[in-house]
Amino acid sequence: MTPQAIIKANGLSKSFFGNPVLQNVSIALEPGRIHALLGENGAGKSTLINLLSGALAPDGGEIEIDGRSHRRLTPSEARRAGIAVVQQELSLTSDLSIAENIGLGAYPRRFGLIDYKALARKAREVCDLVGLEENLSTPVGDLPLGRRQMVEIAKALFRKPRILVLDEPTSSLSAHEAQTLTRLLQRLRAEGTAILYISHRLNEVMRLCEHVTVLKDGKVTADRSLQGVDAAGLVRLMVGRDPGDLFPHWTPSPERQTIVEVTGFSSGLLRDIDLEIKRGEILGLGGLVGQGQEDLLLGLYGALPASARRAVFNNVAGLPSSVSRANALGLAYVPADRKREGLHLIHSIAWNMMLPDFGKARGLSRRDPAAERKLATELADRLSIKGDLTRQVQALSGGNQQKVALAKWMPADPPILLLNDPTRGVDVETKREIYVLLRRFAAQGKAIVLSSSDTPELVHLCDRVAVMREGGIAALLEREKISEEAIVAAAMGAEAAKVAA
Ligand SMILES: Nc1ncnc2c1ncn2[C@@H]1O[C@H](COP(=O)(O)OP(=O)(O)OP(=O)(O)O)[C@@H](O)[C@H]1O
Repeated sequence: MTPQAIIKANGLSKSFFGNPVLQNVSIALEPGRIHALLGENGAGKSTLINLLSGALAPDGGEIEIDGRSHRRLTPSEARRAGIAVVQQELSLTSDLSIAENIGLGAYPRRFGLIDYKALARKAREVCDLVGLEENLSTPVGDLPLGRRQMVEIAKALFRKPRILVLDEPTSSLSAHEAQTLTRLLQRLRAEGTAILYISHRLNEVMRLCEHVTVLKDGKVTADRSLQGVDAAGLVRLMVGRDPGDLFPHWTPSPERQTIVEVTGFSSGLLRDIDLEIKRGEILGLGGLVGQGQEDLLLGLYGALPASARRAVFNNVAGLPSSVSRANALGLAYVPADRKREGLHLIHSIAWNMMLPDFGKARGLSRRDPAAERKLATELADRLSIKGDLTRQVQALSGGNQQKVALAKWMPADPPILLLNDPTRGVDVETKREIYVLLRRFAAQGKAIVLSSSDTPELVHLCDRVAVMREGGIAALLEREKISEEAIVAAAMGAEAAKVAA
């Protein structure tokens, strides 16, 4: 055993329905070290942390904590040992308040009753650490995804963990929130916490982590210090070959006719904005999380009440009054929160992929199962979704679920794609494939609106970027003006934006 390790997994294995997902996996976490766990979608990362947190029992191997060996950990043993996990898919209860969620399972008590005063005080402490300024009695269901993610992190910190496991913690955070998290993790490291960090954002891993374990198809293919390894080296460790450029070469699309135009558009947080979306462009939406990006997408999609002084969609005047009307006008929407909105988890991968097609006029009775199977197989190939397409979507890894949410719109071939963080949780190789697809769509004359929490994605992929702030467009950056600095500056304030522009 590594002398300093707090926790060590030894030769863990796990199968689902006879399919080996982890084979002979070992990993050792040391205090005061940020340890990256990398691997492509479906490599087994979440399964491994489910074994470490006691959520799943291994089929073989053992877990050693402070030198004591366990065949399996129960969740309460894991908690007592000081393990806290920030899950990729949030585990919060929508109807409970921020404070209640943070304390859930560990409420401070007085005379046997929950001590709400102590709960509020302690919850405030951890919320301050993660920069959550919201009223602690706000129901978590009312918060946007990024803020819910911060509540999830605060919940883990509430337990004062010795071992903190974070499964893609920044995937729904804005650049600013991600910076807050970076500072927090550096502080926890200095205080001696052992941190296991899963991310598909390799720049982040390079910046934060000192050690890496790489999983490929459920086996450890590298376990080493990150000293002297660059981002390309990391990709090589993950995929076993030299990486190409992550972003496709940008060339302007020839077609630039306006396909959507709204004037005085208001919806949700949005107040009176003017926007034009052109065929052949990828229009990025950036800014801090929750500044109206999602409301803009949902308002355009007819999923949120909206008004406008003037609106034209695909040569038709007026706003789409419903989602089905928006679909008929050629709009498609890929949501960020795939579990709640994008997918039917208990249905098969193939069924989900065909879903937008079912609604078409030809009707259910005229479905052609053989043609659907063929199409689903083609889509799965294009997005590297491996394995049996009759499996339920809920059995897929998070990143693969995201790919299904994107793939399902491809057969419908809509001219206007509204994408809400489409590469969240997607591995680097698939990101590359999605970027190529999106640029290809633009070259074919489609209009794409891409809201993204991944600033490099906005910089390298978009023709224009609208930076949102407080329900308005703080800056509309043309291609030559798009940079990380300009986006962050516009997100933070108008004066700063002027300087950057
Ligand atoms: N409950 C389950 N039932 C069946 N198969 C499962 C289950 N949970 C996970 N799997 C399978 O195990 C494999 C590993 O999944 P896991 O979620 O651990 O991957 P991951 O490395 O975390 O991927 P991602 O980067 O996409 O989150 C996948 O093929 C997945 O389909």
